[in-house]
Amino acid sequence: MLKVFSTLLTHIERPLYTSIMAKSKFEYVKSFEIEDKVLPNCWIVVRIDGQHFHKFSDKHKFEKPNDIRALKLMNKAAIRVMSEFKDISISYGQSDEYSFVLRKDTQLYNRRGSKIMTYINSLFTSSYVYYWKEYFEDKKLLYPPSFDSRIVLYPTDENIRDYLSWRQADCHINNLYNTTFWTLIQKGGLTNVEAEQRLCGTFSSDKNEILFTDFGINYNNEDEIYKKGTILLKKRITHPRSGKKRQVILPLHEDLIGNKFWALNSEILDIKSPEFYEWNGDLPKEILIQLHIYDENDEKMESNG
Ligand SMILES: Nc1nc2c(ncn2[C@@H]2O[C@H](COP(=O)(O)OP(=O)(O)OP(=O)(O)O)[C@@H](O)[C@H]2O)c(=O)[nH]1
Ligand SMILES: [Mg+2]
Ligand SMILES: [Mg+2]
Repeated sequence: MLKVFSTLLTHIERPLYTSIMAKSKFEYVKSFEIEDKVLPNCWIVVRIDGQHFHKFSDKHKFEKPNDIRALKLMNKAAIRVMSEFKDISISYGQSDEYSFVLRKDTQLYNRRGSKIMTYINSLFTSSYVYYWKEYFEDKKLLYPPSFDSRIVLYPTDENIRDYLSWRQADCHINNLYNTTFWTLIQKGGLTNVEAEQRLCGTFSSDKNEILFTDFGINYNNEDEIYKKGTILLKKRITHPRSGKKRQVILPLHEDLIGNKFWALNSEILDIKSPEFYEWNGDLPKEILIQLHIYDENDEKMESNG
């Protein structure tokens, strides 16, 4: 029957007939695809991390221990991701990594893990490349960077808080180590190996002591973005001049381990809250620049930022 049917087909119709046959014959391979819908009612974390950024930062001559341009570029790419996906309620970034937290009730892509993870990763990566020249004006991007990503599910509010606390504690530990390490080299004239030996077996208090006693540096006075990383929150703000309401993604560099942060930003864990929540605190410099009301010479503004 099929044979007779096929001989009746004109040349134009032939490709269509072949494709119907292909579908029935090869379709079974679709069943090899695995269902990767993530567990309901859990916080979804997508964490991305730069691949071989030790080498990438070296090749692009990032300042040591922290290059503010690199961190701001990471933040810019993360803001792009967060504005695209409405169910991301908080993001946290430090060094070459960013974590995106999706509300536990999100139905984004029907909670298909690989869809969520790959879209977030590829938008982050393309944004990192796209915005590169805004932050490294004089520096050419030498090769295409890439980021790995993973998805982690946290069933309780305590778990998600502890996850974010873990990343911020990691930021603090690494930054204290790196700041002391590079101070010993850059200001103390030690070699890399000597600095490593000097720090071997030391506690946080010892590193603070080395910085203060040997170099007159009070670690507490280092920039907050280096010590605390960056928290991104969606907030509705009031324009300081026009009084108009605006929705912004607010970068904050503050402690998220203690209860104060969670009391002030209780909407993060409240699944019924609106996407953008009222913010009555000070506006960081980035937002003032965005609103075109930041004056470089304005000391008062600077102290707010
Ligand atoms: N100089 C400098 N280096 C940075 C900065 N931020 C990140 N890095 C580098 O990026 C690395 C990030 O660490 P990891 O993610 O653990 O290591 P990695 O080299 O990216 O390796 P994989 O993530 O395993 O691929 C740090 O060790 C630094 O070498 C920065 O602001 N300045
Ligand atoms: Mg890395
Ligand atoms: Mg890393």
